[in-house]
Amino acid sequence: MQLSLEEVLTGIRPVEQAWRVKARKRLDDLAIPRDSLGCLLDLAEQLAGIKESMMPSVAKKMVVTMAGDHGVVAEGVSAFPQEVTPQMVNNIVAGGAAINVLAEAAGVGVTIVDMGVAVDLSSLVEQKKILSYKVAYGTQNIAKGPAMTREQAVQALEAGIEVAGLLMKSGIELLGTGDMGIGNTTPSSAILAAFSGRSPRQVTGRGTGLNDSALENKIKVIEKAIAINKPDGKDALDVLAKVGGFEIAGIAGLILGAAYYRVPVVVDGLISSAGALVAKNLAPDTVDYMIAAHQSMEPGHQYMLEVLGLKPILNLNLRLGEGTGAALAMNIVETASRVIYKMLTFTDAGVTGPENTEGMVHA
Ligand SMILES: Cc1cc2ncn([C@H]3O[C@H](COP(=O)(O)O)[C@@H](O)[C@H]3O)c2cc1C
Ligand SMILES: O=C(O)c1cccnc1
Repeated sequence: MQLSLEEVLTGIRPVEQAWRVKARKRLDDLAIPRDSLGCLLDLAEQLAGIKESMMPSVAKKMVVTMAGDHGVVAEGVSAFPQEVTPQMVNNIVAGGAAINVLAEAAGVGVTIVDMGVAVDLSSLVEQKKILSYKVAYGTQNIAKGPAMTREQAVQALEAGIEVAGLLMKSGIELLGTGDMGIGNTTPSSAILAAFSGRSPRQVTGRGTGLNDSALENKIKVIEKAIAINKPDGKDALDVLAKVGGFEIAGIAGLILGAAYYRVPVVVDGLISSAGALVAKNLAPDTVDYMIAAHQSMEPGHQYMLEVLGLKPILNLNLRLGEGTGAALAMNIVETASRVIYKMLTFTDAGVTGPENTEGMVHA
């Protein structure tokens, strides 16, 4: 039975502070100088809080790569043509894309979802190579009007929620987000501009590698999209429907589902973080369940992480998407879970505790 968006939004709870405190107490007792495992300890505390367990296993890991097309590519906002979206879906199905290679090395599965690719992918669905929640054959051109209807936005969010539910029921303990959709850095920057009030110029980057004049055009297109559609930054569904994308909505839904089912979710780069912004604006407590994989090279991404209040795990000059950053960061997240349930405390290990630390202020 499919959950409605409303049910999920009312069902999302913040992570219990009491569990965080309990976890931190154990982490502070580990046989290491206080805080010397840095951010791994913060991650371990977050995982224990989310799972309400001192043994928060995240060994079963899955990146979900959501695919969709964008009417706005007609405005020349990408360095690549729209046909690359289905070509790359096929490449991921064949195992030859960056996400396949990075995920395999990290012991992470890859699930591909057609949220709105502009061509028929039913043969891949029949072969069970991808899931399909296709809302339409690409969004409308946001430089001319809304990307989708409000109903389509809800449909795409509920699809993402359903994917999270399916994976949770199949035993997945850690979710990662990913995207494939030529032109999708444009709606991602537009979403950030709509929520943050920052100008399109501040939050727009070169995506797949635009030159200076094409970047200038992309900024103008986003300015036009905002001026024509007037997305209301206080109404997340309005922003998503007017300047969003189907795969971005799917990612937002996946994050809502992760929070609802209490599964931690590793958020990839610019496009995934646009989905995360939508999720946060629909249900602020979702941020408790998010882990930022990395700092993307796209200039808007740092503002997104600021708005989300998240600190990226990695900074590897990535600007690809697909879920590549999420796959890379998942090993570190899994390592953090092992720190809390496998390491011994001073007492358990028979190691003498600290001296000369009284009054020391820990981070
Ligand atoms: C071959 C290829 C593989 C990709 N894998 C991810 N992206 C990334 O680039 C696209 C967004 O950039 P823009 O907005 O400039 O089009 C998305 O498909 C994103 O997933 C790719 C792009 C290309 C060309
Ligand atoms: O940060 C990302 O996810 C990104 C940046 C550029 C192009 N595609 C994806």
